[in-house]
Amino acid sequence: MLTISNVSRRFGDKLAVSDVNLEIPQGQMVGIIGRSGAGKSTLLRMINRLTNVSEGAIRFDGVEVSALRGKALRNWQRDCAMIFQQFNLVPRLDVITNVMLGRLNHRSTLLSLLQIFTEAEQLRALQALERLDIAQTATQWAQTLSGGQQQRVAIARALMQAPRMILADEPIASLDPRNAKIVMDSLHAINREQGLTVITNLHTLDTARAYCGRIIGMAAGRVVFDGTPEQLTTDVARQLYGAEGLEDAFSEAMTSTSIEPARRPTAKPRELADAL
Ligand SMILES: Nc1ncnc2c1ncn2[C@@H]1O[C@H](COP(=O)(O)OP(=O)(O)OP(=O)(O)O)[C@@H](O)[C@H]1O
Repeated sequence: MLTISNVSRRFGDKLAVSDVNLEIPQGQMVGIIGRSGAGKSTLLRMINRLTNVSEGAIRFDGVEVSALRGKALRNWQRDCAMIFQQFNLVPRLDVITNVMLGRLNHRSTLLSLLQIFTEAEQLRALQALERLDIAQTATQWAQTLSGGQQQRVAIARALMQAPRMILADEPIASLDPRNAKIVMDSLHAINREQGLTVITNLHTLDTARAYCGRIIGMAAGRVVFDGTPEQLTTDVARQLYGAEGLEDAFSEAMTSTSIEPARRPTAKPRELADAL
């Protein structure tokens, strides 16, 4: 269980995240939505400690991860693997080495510096690539892959960490709809089959509705919605995106990341937008 208690984060005078309280049981697939600047990235980055909390506490299975230091902190960052919009691969390294770099926190610094990996690690990396259906790219430089393939390599690298949760910060924001669907399908399958908690920031509401059993809506640093896709009414969407932003949030044509839902939402996005 991940527990976020009264967490705030300030940057100077700016309150980026304000008094957030959440409990996320292991195995949930959670989508965090909201306008640009709502505080979504800052919240994710506090969970994996790329950013520290200003107030409050984040606990995982009772351990206060927001207070960890040194090796314990590195172990936590291994346990909650993070995926970014821009993939963050090493462009002139082959794909399989990029994936094996996910083992960094499991091994000695010297072996890592020399990039010496055991046969077991190589096999594990290949299995992770196979799981993402890109084993055929193993010997290519990462920079030669398409964006969608690179994001799948990043997910494979995250899996190499043997994490307990995956945090994804706008993982499909740079992808075309087809690749966005492949990446979201992959995250969904990992969540379902391995029971890993997945918490992902998403730009569009329709993607969150299609893939996430739980949706958290943020506005001006606060959590203003926490519920199922079915509970996310037009009123809530208007509160999150504003009347003028609502069309973009729902529209399949307006953004490159909007993708066909894997299952039908209870009300069609266009019908909700028309109801305004
Ligand atoms: N390192 C920082 N220094 C100063 N201000 C920051 C910093 N990081 C975030 N902020 C501010 O905090 C607020 C929340 O930003 P955050 O990136 O968390 O929002 P977001 O919902 O993820 O937006 P986006 O979808 O654009 O990434 C914004 O006003 C942003 O300018």
